[in-house]
Amino acid sequence: MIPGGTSYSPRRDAAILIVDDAPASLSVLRKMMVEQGYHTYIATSGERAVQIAKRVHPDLILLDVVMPGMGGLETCRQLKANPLTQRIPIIFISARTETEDVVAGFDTGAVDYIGKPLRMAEVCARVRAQLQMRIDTETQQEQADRLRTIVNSMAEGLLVIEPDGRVQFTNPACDHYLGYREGELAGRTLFDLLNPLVAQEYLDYFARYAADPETAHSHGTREVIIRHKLGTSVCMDLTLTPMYSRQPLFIGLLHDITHHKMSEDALQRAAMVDPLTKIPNRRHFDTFLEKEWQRAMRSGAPLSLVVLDVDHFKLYNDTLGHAAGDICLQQVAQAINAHALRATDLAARYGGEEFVLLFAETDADSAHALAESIRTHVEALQLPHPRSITSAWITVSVGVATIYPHHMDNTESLFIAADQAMYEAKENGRNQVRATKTSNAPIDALTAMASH
Ligand SMILES: Nc1nc2c(ncn2[C@@H]2O[C@H](COP(=O)(O)OP(=O)(O)OP(=O)(O)O)[C@@H](O)[C@H]2O)c(=O)[nH]1
Repeated sequence: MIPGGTSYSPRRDAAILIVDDAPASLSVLRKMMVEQGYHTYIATSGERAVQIAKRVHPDLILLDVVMPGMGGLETCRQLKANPLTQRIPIIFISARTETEDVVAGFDTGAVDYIGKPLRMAEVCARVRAQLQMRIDTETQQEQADRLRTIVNSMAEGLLVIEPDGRVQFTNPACDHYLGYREGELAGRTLFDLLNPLVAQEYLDYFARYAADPETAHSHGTREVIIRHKLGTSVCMDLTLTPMYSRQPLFIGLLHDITHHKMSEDALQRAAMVDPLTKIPNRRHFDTFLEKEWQRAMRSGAPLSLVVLDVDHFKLYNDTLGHAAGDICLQQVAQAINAHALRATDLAARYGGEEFVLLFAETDADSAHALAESIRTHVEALQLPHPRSITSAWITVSVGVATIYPHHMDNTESLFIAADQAMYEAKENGRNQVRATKTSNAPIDALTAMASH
């Protein structure tokens, strides 16, 4: 939009307002303009000229300087003072051609000054030149307006950054994303917005670009954490493109990916949870075990693994149906999960009707006690198992292994030991806890324990 709210578009049949109190010169000028294909309006006084100009917005005004009443200079002043008419180019036409007359004409805002007697070809050429200039200016203005509208209404945040990392311009979306008022970010540096290491990386890139624009090209898109004005962090994609005008500048486009990030996190969390029982899955457990194993190797603390398998679960499914089996697994899972109380404990569904628990910094005795507690908890749920030969209720067989992690060993050996103990529990009548010793355990921690 042009200031004043009026927008123009280039016109072939330009409209020209001719202002002259002398009917003879008025009619000569008019005839000439009409012959050139222009549309004409005429006014015989300054006052009338102002009225017509406000109403019809001509593309050009040919204005006589000496008129009774309001003269040409005053008419020009009034037209330039009014936002509706101030952009209309005015050419003075006058027999007064002293230097001070011409200077006064230009000083009031005229674009040209033609002396009488008129040389018609010259008048036409000057009119044509002014109309062409007006069209060029309007085209540039329209392009600038269009660009401004795009920049102001785009959803992406836009920053123009100077080679020293200073922000030169931001659009409303950028201000909004980062919590700033209009213009408030201008003058701040990348160090106000980004982690210092990341900001420095950008500055290094700017320097590389300044040294050799050919090889630096585009910096591409990267995920950045930007400091919101309130101190919180906003996760965004920042696409940086160099632009060379009078000096190198960098255009940053910010795309908000907070929501995308949140769903990515949710997906990541979902990938770690067993969908049926809502407790951690095998993948989560394996990662956790690996981490705790490394930690225990450094600290020298014992690591205990408990493996649980629901007894006669095939029979349970066959008797009560798969759906009942699912509900049963959910209840058993909750009972087991209730025993993973510390940050270094983790219960998981390892597959089918098999569950595992890791107790870090837990020796064999404590692990055994915990396993026994879980076994009684499951039995106490009193989930009827009508055809079980072990118990009237759902029960679990539990194997426990404790190890002092060592770089010669791996998590596999811990699993083998716990599984072996669990199979012993099955073979010995189910619904019981068995523990097995691992080869590298210190003597005082050897835990060949059988219970129940
Ligand atoms: N309802 C249900 N059943 C499952 C699920 N995953 C595995 N199972 C069943 O669990 C049963 C496991 O049976 P088996 O491995 O033969 O062992 P079991 O019947 O529990 O007998 P023991 O382990 O010897 O006491 C199979 O029938 C599987 O179909 C599940 O997500 N839902």
